[in-house]
Amino acid sequence: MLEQLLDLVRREETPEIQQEITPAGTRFDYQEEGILRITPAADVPGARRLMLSAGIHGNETAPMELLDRLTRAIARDTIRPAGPILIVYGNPPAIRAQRRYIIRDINRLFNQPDAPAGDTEEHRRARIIETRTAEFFEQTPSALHIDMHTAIRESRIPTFALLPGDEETTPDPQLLAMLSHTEIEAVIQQHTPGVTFSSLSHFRHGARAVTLELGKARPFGQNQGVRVEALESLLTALIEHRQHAEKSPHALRLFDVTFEIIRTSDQFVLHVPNDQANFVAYPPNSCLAEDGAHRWMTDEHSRFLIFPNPGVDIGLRAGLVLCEAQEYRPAV
Ligand SMILES: O=C(O)CCC(=O)N[C@@H](CCC(=O)O)C(=O)O
Ligand SMILES: [Zn+2]
Repeated sequence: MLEQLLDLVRREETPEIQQEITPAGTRFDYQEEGILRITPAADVPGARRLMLSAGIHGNETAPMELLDRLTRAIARDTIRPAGPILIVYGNPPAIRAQRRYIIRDINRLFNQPDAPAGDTEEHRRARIIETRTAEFFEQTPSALHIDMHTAIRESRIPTFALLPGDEETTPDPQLLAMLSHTEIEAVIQQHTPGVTFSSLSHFRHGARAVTLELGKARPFGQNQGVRVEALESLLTALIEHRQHAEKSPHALRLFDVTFEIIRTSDQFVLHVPNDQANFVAYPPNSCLAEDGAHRWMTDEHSRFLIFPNPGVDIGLRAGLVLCEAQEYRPAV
C-alpha cells in the first residue's frame, strides 16, 4: 500500500498501516503526506543516503511518474536499496490541483532561517519538509539530493541540471560524471545561495544536491515525450549502490549563472515573448528587463536566458542569465 504514495497524495488519503516490510526486508515508513522513508534490509557500507523529490511544483508530472515507478519497484523487491532513501512529493495540494503552486511557490521558501514564518499552506509544507530533511540527512557527507522538475516553457536545451552554490563553487565532478550518463545535456552552476529545495540540502545539510529539468511540464499520463530512461537507470543503480554502465557518458555543456533578474516592483517589465524558449542567446547590450531606473542588460558573456517569468511575486527571480563555460568531457 505505501508504495502507492503518489496515489495517496492525489486521493488525499492517509494510509491506516504506516509501516510495511517487503519480503526481502526493505522497510517503508510513512512519515507525512507525500513523504516516505525507505530503509534497506541491510545497510551496504559506503551506500549513499538518497533523497529523491518531485512534485515541488504540482503540475510537473513526469518526475512524479518516474518516482512512483521507482517506489513501486522497490516495494516489489525488483530494486533492492543499499542505503536509506527519503521519497518526497513536495506540494500535495498543488499536485491535486495540477498547478505549479496554490498561493506561494514553495521552491522559494527554503533555506531562509530568518524569514517570517508565513501563513500559507506552502509555508507550512516547507517547514515540514525542512524538518524531515534535517532528520534524514543529519549532516551525512555522502548524502545526495536529486530534485526533479519539468519546465514551464520549451527549451533549446530540453534537459538540464542546476547546481546550488556560492561564489566559490565549481561543478561537482562526481555529479557531472553521473549526469553525463543520463539524458541531461547541460549543467548550470549557481553562485548565490538560493531558496530552493536543492539549496536547502546543499547549504543547510552539506549534501550533494541537484535540480533536474527533464523537459516541458505536462499533465499526468501525457509525458510520452519526456525521455527519462537513462536517468531512471542511473537512479536505480544509485539506489542499489552498483556501477552504472547502461548509457555511455556524453559531454555536457556547462553554464554559470552570472545574474538573476528580480521583479522588484509593479513597474517591472520583462522584454521577453511569453512563448520564448529557455536558452535563447542574446547579442551584447540587449535589455532583457527593466524596473524603474534599473535595467538588466546582456554583455558578450552573460547572454543566455532561462526561466523568464514576469508573473513571479515581487522580490522573486524573473529569469536567470547565464554565460557558457568550457564543456565537460567524460574521462575516456
Ligand atoms: O520553467 C520555469 O520557469 C521554472 C522551472 C522550475 O520549476 N525550475 C526550478 C529550478 C529550481 C532551481 O533553481 O534549482 C524553480 O524555478 O523552482
Ligand atoms: Zn519546478
